[in-house]
Amino acid sequence: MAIPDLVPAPLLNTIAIDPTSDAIVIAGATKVFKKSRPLLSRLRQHKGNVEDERKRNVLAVDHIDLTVKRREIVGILGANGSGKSTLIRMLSTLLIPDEGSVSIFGYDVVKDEATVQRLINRVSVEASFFKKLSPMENLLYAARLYNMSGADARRRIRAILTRLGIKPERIDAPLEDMSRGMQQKVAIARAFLTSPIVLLLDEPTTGLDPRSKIDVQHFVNELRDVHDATILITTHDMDEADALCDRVAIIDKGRIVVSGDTATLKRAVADLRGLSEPVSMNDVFMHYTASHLITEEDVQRYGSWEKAFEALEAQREEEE
Ligand SMILES: Nc1ncnc2c1ncn2[C@@H]1O[C@H](COP(=O)(O)OP(=O)(O)OP(=O)(O)O)[C@@H](O)[C@H]1O
Repeated sequence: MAIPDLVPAPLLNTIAIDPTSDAIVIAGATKVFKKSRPLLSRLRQHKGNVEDERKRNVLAVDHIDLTVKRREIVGILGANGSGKSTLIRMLSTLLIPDEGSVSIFGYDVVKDEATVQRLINRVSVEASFFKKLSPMENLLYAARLYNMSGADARRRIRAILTRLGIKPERIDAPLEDMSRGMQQKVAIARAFLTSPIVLLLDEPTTGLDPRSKIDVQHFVNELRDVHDATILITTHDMDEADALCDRVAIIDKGRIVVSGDTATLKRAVADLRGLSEPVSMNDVFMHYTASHLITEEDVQRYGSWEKAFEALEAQREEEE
């Protein structure tokens, strides 16, 4: 079921958009964080130790270049801590790049921050709500912030929530009584309320059951097909990336290690391994994020390549 009456709010009317220009252009974007120091080491602070300072720097996003065309659905894939959320937060004006530039339909996220904020919306796993209020009340509150008229907003909110598989009786019940997955759907509905031309989805289906995942995936497809949205999505679910994305970029330690459409990547890794059938997206992911680090010895030691990969990931997390 399409949502014809959701064709957008007047928010965008005043912003000049060249429909032929690229939706997202990331050029050499870099973000460095400083690790906070444990209290004891702060007390023992000794001045001027450059090596210590260098070690405290985390290169979360390292000179990333990526262009997303209008109406594309692009997936950003990477292990925990690889820099996906940092990249999304730079796109959504929440973080300023230390180097390079990021623009949305030609508007720079730093210089044209307010315009970019009207063009995009972001959904993340830590969406905040008034938990005692219902999904309808939470979304009406958001609609008011966006200057939407009450009756119109009500109609649109009900249509979006229903489209995402939220039962009518749930729409007016307190949000705190809903599962985390359902709350995630409400967060997606809220992000679409402004009819953003670019939607940034940071792990939108993490923790959702398979049916809810499919609801969200169908909705994302519809946003592109019916509403011309451009979508950048991060996910740990390789099947989802395969099913949903026109193109993926795999990042490792803040750098894009490979990008392309999933069919080409699956074929390329199969060729590299001398296999006649394409491999899975999981294999592609593991190949580009860890294959160079896993030796024959590791495979022997852990019993399989996948187990060796899991051990490596655990070790990486511990080091962080
Ligand atoms: N505010 C911050 N201060 C210091 N370091 C940070 C901050 N935010 C992120 N980092 C570090 O930057 C790196 C990239 O983090 P980021 O959250 O972007 O990764 P991610 O790929 O989104 O991970 P996940 O899949 O776990 O969400 C990590 O090493 C993380 O610890």
